[in-house]
Amino acid sequence: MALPSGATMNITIRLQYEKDHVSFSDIAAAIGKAGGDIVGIDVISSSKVHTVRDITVSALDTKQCDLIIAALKKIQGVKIIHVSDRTFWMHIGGKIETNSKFPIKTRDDLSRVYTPGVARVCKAIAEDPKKAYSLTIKRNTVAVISDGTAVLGLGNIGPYAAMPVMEGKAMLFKQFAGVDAFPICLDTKDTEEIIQIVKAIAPAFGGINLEDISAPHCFEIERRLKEELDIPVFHDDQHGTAVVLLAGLLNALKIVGKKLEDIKVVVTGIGAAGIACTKILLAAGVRNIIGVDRHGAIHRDEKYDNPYWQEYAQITNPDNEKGSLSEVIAGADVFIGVSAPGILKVDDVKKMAKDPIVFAMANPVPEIDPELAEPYVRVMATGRSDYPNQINNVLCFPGIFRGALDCRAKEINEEMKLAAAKAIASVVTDDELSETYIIPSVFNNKVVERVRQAVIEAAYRTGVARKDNIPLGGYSGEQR
Ligand SMILES: NC(=O)C1=CN([C@@H]2O[C@H](COP(=O)(O)OP(=O)(O)OC[C@H]3O[C@@H](n4cnc5c(N)ncnc54)[C@H](O)[C@@H]3O)[C@@H](O)[C@H]2O)C=CC1
Ligand SMILES: CC(=O)C(=O)O
Ligand SMILES: [Mg+2]
Repeated sequence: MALPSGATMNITIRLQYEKDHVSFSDIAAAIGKAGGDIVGIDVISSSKVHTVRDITVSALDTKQCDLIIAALKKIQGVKIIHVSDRTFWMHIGGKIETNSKFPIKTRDDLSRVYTPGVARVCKAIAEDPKKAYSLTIKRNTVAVISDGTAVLGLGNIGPYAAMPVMEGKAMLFKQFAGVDAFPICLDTKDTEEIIQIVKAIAPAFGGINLEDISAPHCFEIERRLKEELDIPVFHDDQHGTAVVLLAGLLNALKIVGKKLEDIKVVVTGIGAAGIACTKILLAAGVRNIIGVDRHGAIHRDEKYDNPYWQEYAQITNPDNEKGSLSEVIAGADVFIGVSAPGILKVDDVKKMAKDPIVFAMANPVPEIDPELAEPYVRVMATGRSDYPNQINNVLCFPGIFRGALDCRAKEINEEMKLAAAKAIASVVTDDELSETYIIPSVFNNKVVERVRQAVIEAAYRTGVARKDNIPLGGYSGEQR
């Protein structure tokens, strides 16, 4: 399979050079030698003596960027004016804002959107709280809630540092499914406090998307909120990930001609995502799954302090295999990584069964570098947008919430998740299916609509939809 270079950063270097002493080819050669790729050049100004250019360079990481800058500084007659990182540039002042649906141009407008007119609307809702769905933002708004304890694979980096991810999730909700989402990062890690805060803010929202809350406290938070709130509560890292993983696996198995019930699966990282991925695979028919965390395989002869691992040992690992990842990976058909960077070695992949499927989904750095794994795997996927086969919960959460909000589901249940997984898988037709195309792109506009439809059907079938009439029509990208 062909893979792109894996470059992850673009920087723009504004530099001035003396025309008599330096040629652009000297600059290009220095950048190339330091491992950078020039992807854009703008001439900013030019005089008889100097020229100033913005050179946009793609590089693997910050270390390589430093090497490129150092190489340019060494050329006599070149002056670096400044270097900007386009990713940071996009984050200045945050990534989202609030917009009003109407301008307030006159006193009359003011008296209707605000006092005194608004009071009549408030009273109508006070008399019938269900009217919050028709007269407030509730029906189209989701809270994206994190405590910053498991942000991507960066770990417990706290609520301030979690905000850029939550703002990003809010953008994805809006762009892909027209759902208005608010990022809310809580400065507490206390399970009970988080539950009480989320319950207290719930009136404004039609759904709660929990994000990047670490295991095991994420399980209790989700369980209690599901019990105590009447709107869908969905921990994206558990269920969004599990749904997309199942979609990818259903299609990958078609390529290798294997069945769910016959495969051996090794999952690393038995936290939020790992436990949910395991459970959806068991529900879909997989029989042999072995979970591996930092201390090795989870098995029945060990007594775990973590009650979720205690339960995990009972429902997985039918042959009670013990040992490290390198040991239990032998003969596995599928590797699923939701753990930490670089923990799967090429030698481990070589021990897998014929036609290995490797889903290295840790973000931002996968369990194995796809370029290292490439020669030894049949199907490779990561959670990243810069490689083929992106298995990322962004394929699920916009559509699943779109469907749940549209039929006013009181919860997102197992049937709705399985329906979403099959809907995502179905977007890739048998003609299109290949080793590098097992899962549709996030930008494929069929994804959200298929997921929405499937979720709505499953919600009515299982009696959790609260709208009397099935919402007709499709999601067209228009704001609701
Ligand atoms: N591609 C996708 O859509 C998604 C990817 N992820 C990624 O999965 C990873 C885990 O996320 P969560 O489950 O939310 O976190 P979590 O904190 O709930 O669980 C992480 C688990 O991985 C284990 N772990 C850490 N280092 C390990 C190692 N060297 N070997 C084996 N296990 C190890 C931890 O002990 C913990 O049990 C992160 O990298 C995250 O970015 C998570 C959700 C979605
Ligand atoms: C994709 C995602 O939600 C994560 O890596 O945490
Ligand atoms: Mg996440």
